[in-house]
Amino acid sequence: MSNIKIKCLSHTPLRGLNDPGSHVVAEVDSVIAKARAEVEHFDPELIVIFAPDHYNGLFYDLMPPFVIATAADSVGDYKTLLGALSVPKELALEMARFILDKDLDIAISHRLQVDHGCTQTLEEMTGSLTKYPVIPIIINSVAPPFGPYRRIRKLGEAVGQFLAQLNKRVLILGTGGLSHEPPVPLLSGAPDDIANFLIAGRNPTPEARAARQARTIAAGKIYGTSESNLTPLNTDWDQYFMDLLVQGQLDEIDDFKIEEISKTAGRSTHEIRTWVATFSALAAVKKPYSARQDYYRPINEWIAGYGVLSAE
Ligand SMILES: O=C(O)/C=C/c1cccc(O)c1O
Ligand SMILES: [Fe+2]
Repeated sequence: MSNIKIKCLSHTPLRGLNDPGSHVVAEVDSVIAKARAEVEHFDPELIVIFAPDHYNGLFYDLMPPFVIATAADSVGDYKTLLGALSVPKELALEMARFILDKDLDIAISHRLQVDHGCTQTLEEMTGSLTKYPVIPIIINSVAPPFGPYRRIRKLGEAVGQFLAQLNKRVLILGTGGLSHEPPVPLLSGAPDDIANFLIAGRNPTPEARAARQARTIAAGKIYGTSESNLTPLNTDWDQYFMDLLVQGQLDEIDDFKIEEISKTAGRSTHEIRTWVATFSALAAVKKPYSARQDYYRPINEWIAGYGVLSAE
């Protein structure tokens, strides 16, 4: 039987680019340093990371609800590292077969580009893209329409069942969320140039990437003020959601209403789908699990309801 530990963390590409006050930066730095020390102590033999993509690797020319990578390269957006991740190809393929055998459809990429949604948390928890073997599983959380939350639970459970039989120390990471709405465009109603980007905008020019990043930084400077038309952070919603996970009430998430969450907590809140998958993977092999909330703070400068949960 494997020894499985999990961590879910918000991510934000604005870390180091539009920081809040230094005491908040120091507080988050210390939370991350502690989590990383725990990971190092655990010394995982395998990491599985459930992550979203933000129109860097996956576009509407073919948008899969779930995709497992047998090889992955970081695009190095914002301040993240560029380069290949250490993906164990055969094991990733075996996991994909196992998931398909559980009646779940998952796409397979033999050359996936991943962005800060995957790499920031991997870097924060391990200091590198390559220190440990890692299998990325991307869950569409940013490009509507989305499947229901109960499908995410089933995906997580299948992954947990697969990992349980490996007899390894396995760390599962979930990255993204909580409440937030960065200026990521929507396909519906988009002008032609934006629609073209959302459909097939892979490998943008350095100028296009810089312009995108400048737009996000500008949005961060006014987020949460009356000048911003983006849905603000929602601390009540964030705490409600984290409590459900910590208390093991995963069945209550099955019927989450997608449109309602977008309106209440922001369109990118659906990155919590990665947290749901992570906790469901653990719940499939350990009931009851033991979970704790390590941190929470709403941070407008980072466009992030910023939280950290751990469980085993
Ligand atoms: O995709 C982008 O360019 C920006 C994404 C973003 C911005 C702020 C908070 C986040 O969690 C993001 O993913
Ligand atoms: Fe994100």
